[in-house]
Amino acid sequence: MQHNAQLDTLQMDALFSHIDGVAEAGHLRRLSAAFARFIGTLDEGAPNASAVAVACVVLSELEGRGHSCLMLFELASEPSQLLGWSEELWHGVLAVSGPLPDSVAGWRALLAGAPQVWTVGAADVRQPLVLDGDRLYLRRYWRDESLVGEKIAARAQDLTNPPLAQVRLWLDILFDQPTQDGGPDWQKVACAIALRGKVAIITGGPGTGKTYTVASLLTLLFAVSPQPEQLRIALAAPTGKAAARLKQSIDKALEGLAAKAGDALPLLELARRMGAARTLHSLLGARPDTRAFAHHAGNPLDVDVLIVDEASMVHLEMMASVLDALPPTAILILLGDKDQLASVEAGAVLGDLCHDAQAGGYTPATIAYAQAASGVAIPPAFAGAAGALAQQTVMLRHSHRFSGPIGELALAVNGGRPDLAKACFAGDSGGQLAWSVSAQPDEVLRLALRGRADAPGGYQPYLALVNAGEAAYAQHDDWVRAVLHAFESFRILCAVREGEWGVAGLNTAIELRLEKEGLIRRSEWYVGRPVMVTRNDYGTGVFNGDIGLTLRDPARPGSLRVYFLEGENVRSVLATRLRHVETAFAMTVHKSQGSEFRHTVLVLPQEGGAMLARELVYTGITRARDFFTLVSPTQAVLFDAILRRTQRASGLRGLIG
Ligand SMILES: Nc1ncnc2c1ncn2[C@@H]1O[C@H](COP(=O)(O)OP(=O)(O)OP(=O)(O)O)[C@@H](O)[C@H]1O
Repeated sequence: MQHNAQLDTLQMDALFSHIDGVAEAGHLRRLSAAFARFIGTLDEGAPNASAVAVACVVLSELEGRGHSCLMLFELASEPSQLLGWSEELWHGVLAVSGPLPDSVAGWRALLAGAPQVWTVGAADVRQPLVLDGDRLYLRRYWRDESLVGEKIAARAQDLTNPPLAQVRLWLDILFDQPTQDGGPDWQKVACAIALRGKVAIITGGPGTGKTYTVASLLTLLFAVSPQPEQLRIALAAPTGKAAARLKQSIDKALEGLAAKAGDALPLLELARRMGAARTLHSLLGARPDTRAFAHHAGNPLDVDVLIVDEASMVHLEMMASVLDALPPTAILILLGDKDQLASVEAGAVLGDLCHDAQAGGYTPATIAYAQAASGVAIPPAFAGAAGALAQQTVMLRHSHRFSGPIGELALAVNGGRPDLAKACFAGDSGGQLAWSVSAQPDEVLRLALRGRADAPGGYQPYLALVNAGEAAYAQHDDWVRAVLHAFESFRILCAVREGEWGVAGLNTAIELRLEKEGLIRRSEWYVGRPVMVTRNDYGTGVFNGDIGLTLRDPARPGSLRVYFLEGENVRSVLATRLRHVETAFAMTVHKSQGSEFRHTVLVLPQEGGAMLARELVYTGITRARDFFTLVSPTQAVLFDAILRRTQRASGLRGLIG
């Protein structure tokens, strides 16, 4: 026994050193290697310790890439592709770990016997790993996923009986025009469906009217509520920028709807009580130095209706926190584009919740309710027997903003059709689309300066405004607003961070080119420097993803301030107080979510890799309002990306049925 234990210890030491080496070579996060070592220390010398260590490495690595769990079949079928590893690299680990189970049943039996693993249903002694069916989790993610699944499922089943005649009357007033595409008015259906439950999901591509629908829903809620002035409505989004956009679009839509509602409803007065849209962090009461929020099940939010926009960006942990803090009586409305990139952090919550949205799958009861409440006949093609949440989910299918070439390109990419995408570029004669197929990085620099001949853009226009100064403007803030708007009309988006085609390389190259043109004078902080905040900072009130511009401080000659636009309000912070920022001429597609630019340039890198997938290209394209330019070193990199889908492992679909 003694001898065996020593041998085991030697083998584990060799395995952990090998794993450290893999991490040092950049194939693994150091955190994953350290995590496996930590789990190993919890039960040194146990049989199968090396297999548990390998499972931990893979699990931690996948969670770092957005998966909420590890499917055992992936482990059984060699996860080198999933990890983006070569087979040699994986076999190198196997050579030190010794043989691993080659079946799901084998892995399940092995993990169920490991002291660090709690098998759901067995006695729980707070082990750090959880085995739920054929999925292995870190306990935190399992807890979050279970909470989201259970709470959403319970909400989806909690239906009420709204006053049908009144609802129908109001919906006919609010939606008094036939749909532009002649199809069913899904916006009207969405309002009716949302009114009957404690959760509703309204998904759809850009400009399909998600915000307009929710403004109509609010009007309907005020109209049918016995005490509309007492309704507590909260608007929220994952980022400050998305929150500001939500409030702006809702206010704009409500103005139009107020005319329709007429004197029967003091809509604008009621809507004024809603207050500003907030970030989810601020709504939940984030506090510095702790992950815990002020609001939770024990201290729930004081709301009757919570509207969350850009829900595709909400990660699992945040969704769990929102659901935990939301009283069961409140209505939750999630708005978002299910086809967009999921959050950087673990989970693809909206995508999981919306998995039936395209097909509909509406039961006879839902179809009958929609007909009675909204007068809309849901076509038989959308009938089915999907689960309770699908009955509370509506996909908007007609874009009010994107009917031209950009919309067609987005559809082609979303549909996984490289041939159609190519044809979109070739067929657009109006200059809305352009594709520099075999580009050199210099092409990006030309675009960064002045856009293209047939599409305005580039950073020259805003820098010209900066350099001309504020003399032509009545107020300093008017000038700042004009500069910020000019900057916000153009952006370069990258798929990757590193390398010549990535954010870091391009930001430096663009700065050098702008300096050569005499538009900026580089130093750490310089006039005209655009920055993106990379960490929430409660002290200065700036949040991860906020974008600002550096300008002279009118009150203190010689010092610089960074100006941020919040709706139409300008806010500024002394540049030297901002610690976590990076230059933002080029930014990642991930960070651009929730924003739109008149002209968007998407730069694809030489090497695609697993993360360069359809969702990323789709998200990049749909950030463009009027002009979209694609820059890629080869044609193949776009085609490969369109054909690759991001699949994130999770058990959420199983929980919501
Ligand atoms: N039923 C409608 N009647 C009139 N205008 C509409 C209707 N639906 C949408 N619109 C208009 O179409 C435009 C896009 O709508 P909206 O902003 O609500 O879309 P969205 O899906 O929220 O877009 P985003 O992807 O930017 O969040 C807006 O100008 C809105 O006023």
